[in-house]
Amino acid sequence: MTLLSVRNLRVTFDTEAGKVEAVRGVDFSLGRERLGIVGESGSGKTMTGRSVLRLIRPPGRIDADEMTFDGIDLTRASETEMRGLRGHRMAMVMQDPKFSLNPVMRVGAQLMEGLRRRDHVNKTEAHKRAVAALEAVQIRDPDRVMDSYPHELSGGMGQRVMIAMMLIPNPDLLIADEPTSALDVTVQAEVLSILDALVRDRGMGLIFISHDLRLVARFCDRVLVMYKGKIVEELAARDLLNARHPYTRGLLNCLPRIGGPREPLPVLDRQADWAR
Ligand SMILES: Nc1ncnc2c1ncn2[C@@H]1O[C@H](COP(=O)(O)OP(=O)(O)OP(=O)(O)O)[C@@H](O)[C@H]1O
Repeated sequence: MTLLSVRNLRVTFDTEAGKVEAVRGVDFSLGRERLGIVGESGSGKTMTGRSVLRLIRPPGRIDADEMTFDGIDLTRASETEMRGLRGHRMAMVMQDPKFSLNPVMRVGAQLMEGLRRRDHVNKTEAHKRAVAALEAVQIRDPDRVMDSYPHELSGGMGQRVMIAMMLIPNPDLLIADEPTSALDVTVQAEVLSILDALVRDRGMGLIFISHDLRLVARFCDRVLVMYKGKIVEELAARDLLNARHPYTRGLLNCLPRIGGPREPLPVLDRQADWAR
């Protein structure tokens, strides 16, 4: 079943230096699956993800021939309707918990605030559900975490708290933007297995934005490869490491090889590229 359908999505920034086309006509659809978006820095991955939630601030502008989420026309939805969807039926997890958690509020209070506001439950019930959400992301000492401020948590813990917060409303669609890139490998694997279980058990659709082709090849079902604001290739994740498209091959050739020399990822020369 198609959960999200996007046709000819464009994101444009009117800057003093002229028009920057960050996303230039992107088409994709998503079911209850794990869709990876890969591509070098600046290729438009984040802007594509944020567009779905209509989270692009002026001077950025979103245009699309179609952007439908579960039958709802996102291009025509009012801001009030969008607020009703965001953080409820569609949610986004960002790379750094620092930007999503309130630094001066204890974790428990943040989790409970959303629950009480949205679901109008009493304090005891909100507390119970917040603890259950932390347990669902495999936090073993939820009471300590509830009492902590965000800065008192490790990166991995902060990431789990953020995922727990996004998952309390049981969204149908989760957009995860580099959700594990700040984490060490063990914690990364744990966070991925939590996301994986959510797609499997709750039938959620997941858009997983990442630089890490190996990770996406292992973790996702399908992958979009973006370059300069366009999708240059769409393929099954298991075929990613054997992709034939020259750009995708280029990205793959930049993967560090064990024992081999490390080559830097090529980065677009934005001035030159956008002027073209
Ligand atoms: N406020 C802005 N004004 C002008 N251009 C912008 C603005 N915000 C983003 N862009 C441009 O949009 C393009 C796409 O950015 P985006 O963040 O989607 O890339 P990305 O693929 O997610 O990169 P990264 O992996 O580094 O996060 C970039 O070239 C960027 O310069």
